[in-house]
Amino acid sequence: MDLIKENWNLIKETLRTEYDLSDISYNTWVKPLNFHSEKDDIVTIMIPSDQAHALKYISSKYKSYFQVTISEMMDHTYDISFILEKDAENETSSSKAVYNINYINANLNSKYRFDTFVVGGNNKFAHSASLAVAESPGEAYNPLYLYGGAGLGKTHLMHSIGHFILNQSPDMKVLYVTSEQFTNEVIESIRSGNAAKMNRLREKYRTVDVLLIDDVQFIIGKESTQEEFFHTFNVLHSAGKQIILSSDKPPKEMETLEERFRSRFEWGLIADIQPPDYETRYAILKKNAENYNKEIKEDVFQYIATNIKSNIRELEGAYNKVIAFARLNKLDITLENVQEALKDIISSNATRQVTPQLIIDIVAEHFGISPEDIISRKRNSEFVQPRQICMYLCRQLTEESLQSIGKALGKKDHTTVIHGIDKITEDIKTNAELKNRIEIIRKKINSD
Ligand SMILES: Nc1ncnc2c1ncn2[C@@H]1O[C@H](COP(=O)(O)OP(=O)(O)OP(=O)(O)O)[C@@H](O)[C@H]1O
Repeated sequence: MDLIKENWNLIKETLRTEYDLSDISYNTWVKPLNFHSEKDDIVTIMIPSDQAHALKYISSKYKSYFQVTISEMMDHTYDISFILEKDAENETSSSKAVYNINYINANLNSKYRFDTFVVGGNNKFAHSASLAVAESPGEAYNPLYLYGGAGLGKTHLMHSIGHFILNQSPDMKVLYVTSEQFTNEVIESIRSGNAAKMNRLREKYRTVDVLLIDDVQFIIGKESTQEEFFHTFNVLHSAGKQIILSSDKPPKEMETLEERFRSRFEWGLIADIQPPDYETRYAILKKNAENYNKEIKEDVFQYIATNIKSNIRELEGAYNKVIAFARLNKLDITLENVQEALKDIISSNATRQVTPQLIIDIVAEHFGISPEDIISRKRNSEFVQPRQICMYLCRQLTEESLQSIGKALGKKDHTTVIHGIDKITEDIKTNAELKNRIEIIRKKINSD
């Protein structure tokens, strides 16, 4: 431990060189981080309290960089966790600190909790099964397999389970991953040919108390990834650890699913989520509007709930569009204005065309950024690639001209669009992770 502490600045400098960080990234994110402690091969790094807002970003972006750099420099495998300076100072209340570390490592979205989930006829069973699992992990149903169409609340329920468990038992190790993350980590470990890296990956997944894997259908059929998943599943299940999976279909309808997976998925409980009925759609809109400080008339809720039927993501998208439209044009939210604001969405909803807007929304959600960031002029790397992926997918999945793709992406010139498309076309030839990511986004776009 002393060695890590003594060499802390050197570790950060080495990381900077190894990962070729720009001055701005290094000075903003990495330089202010301090060593906190090392225990049981977990190195805890302190994030200054004034960067609390960036805690999630730092821990997701830099965790693996620190893990690799420290492990290589110290010739020993370490895991990494982050803690806010102010929590570290209060460490006498150490359960809070443990909670913090476990909470950060769990990879949960704080918006998705049971108390923000509207229960209706379409999701009642899945909701109560999720709550039962959250109350008694490893005991009630194992695995819990949630399935349903796109944007119906599977991810929301999975995160809710994770929050609930951590609130009840702060020392539990919970881990939520998308199958994309899981696949990319496996690809990366195999590609590196580094046995220590593969061991770290196994340790990461096989030592948790609760593993949540979202959209498991994207793992099935990918040979090495599904093999790794199979063994992870077996190790966890036989140790009585809770596994929660989500998918777009029940196991029996997944054509390429091998019998060994099918039987395992059916060991526990399978719960479906159906498209929301009118009352649920209406209740979700009402819940969204709780934080809005102006009056929204009943006929507006009724109009949106009547016309956007299949998918809650789209329902929320429509609501957000209405709010943005009203703010931008300084208008009241009247039925007439809402009809104007939603005219593209509602007329295309009937035929469910793939539009640039749909692509932008799904890519934005996938990267955890806003559609506004995608169409903005910001050149930060976390926006540039998603923007180029949108250009690439618009070209592939729609009939739009380069000009109109540029227009949908915030009035970009057609040469910028060509550059974006070429960049992605070239990069996927050599970057297996990017290829996998685009394949998953493409399936999400076409999933209804
Ligand atoms: N019952 C609900 N109450 C409140 N919000 C909901 C509900 N169901 C879904 N949502 C919201 O709808 C959006 C889409 O839900 P979510 O991401 O969980 O869908 P999903 O089924 O995981 O979709 P996908 O398979 O495409 O990933 C989220 O913002 C979520 O909070």
